Amino acid sequence: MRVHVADHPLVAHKLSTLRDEQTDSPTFRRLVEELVTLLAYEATRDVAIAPVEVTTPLTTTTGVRLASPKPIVVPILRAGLGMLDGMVRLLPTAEVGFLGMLRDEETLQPRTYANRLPDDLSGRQCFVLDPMLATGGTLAMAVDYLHHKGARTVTAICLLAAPEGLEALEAHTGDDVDLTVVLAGLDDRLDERGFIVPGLGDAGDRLYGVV
Ligand SMILES: O=P(O)(O)OC[C@H]1O[C@H](OP(=O)(O)OP(=O)(O)O)[C@H](O)[C@@H]1O
Ligand SMILES: O=c1cc[nH]c(=O)[nH]1
Ligand SMILES: [Mg+2]
Repeated sequence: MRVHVADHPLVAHKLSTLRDEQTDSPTFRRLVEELVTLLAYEATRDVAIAPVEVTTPLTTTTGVRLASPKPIVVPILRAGLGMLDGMVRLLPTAEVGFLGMLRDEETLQPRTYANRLPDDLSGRQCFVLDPMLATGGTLAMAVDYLHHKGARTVTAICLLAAPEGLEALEAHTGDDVDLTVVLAGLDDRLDERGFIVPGLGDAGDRLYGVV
């Protein structure tokens, strides 16, 4: 598993505002979208391309286009939905699948309430979106769903992760999945409720205004 933490002043600036408890939901949603677009640039560095002939007003030249099969983007509801628009702005032709998952507040175990993925993901590059990688349980289960459908290359785009969650995810992931995690920031630890510290609180609540 590879972990890439974005090293860019704009990412750091936007992430700091996102963490601020005074940031309201509309601003929070806009910042999440902007951050995802910046992270997506890094996360798609190895996206598969194919040559294509282009006729300019002057001549014909060789360019590139996204190769087939097209990548698939999978937001993990609820909070991951706030990242979808920012991602498809960069990859407008990607297919979109959905996973709805909720972590039990007591046991910290994830439960899946929606699963809408294509049947065959072999040969597809999968981009999973979820702002928070805490214990890693949710992302590990999501990667398992993709793997069981044939995916071998998975990139997770998260805003924040805890070291404990990255460790658990790496231990869980077998060698036959090429997993990359792209982050805006790597935080210090988890607290006793499984929240990322310093973190930004409950991403789903802050995105969708449930208090
Ligand atoms: O790494 P983990 O310990 O599994 O926790 C991370 C998960 O928790 C949050 O979702 P939550 O369960 O709160 O659902 P929500 O998006 O509906 O708020 C977050 O968006 C991740 O999906
Ligand atoms: O810090 C955390 C951990 C899990 N889910 C969140 O939304 N925030
Ligand atoms: Mg939540």
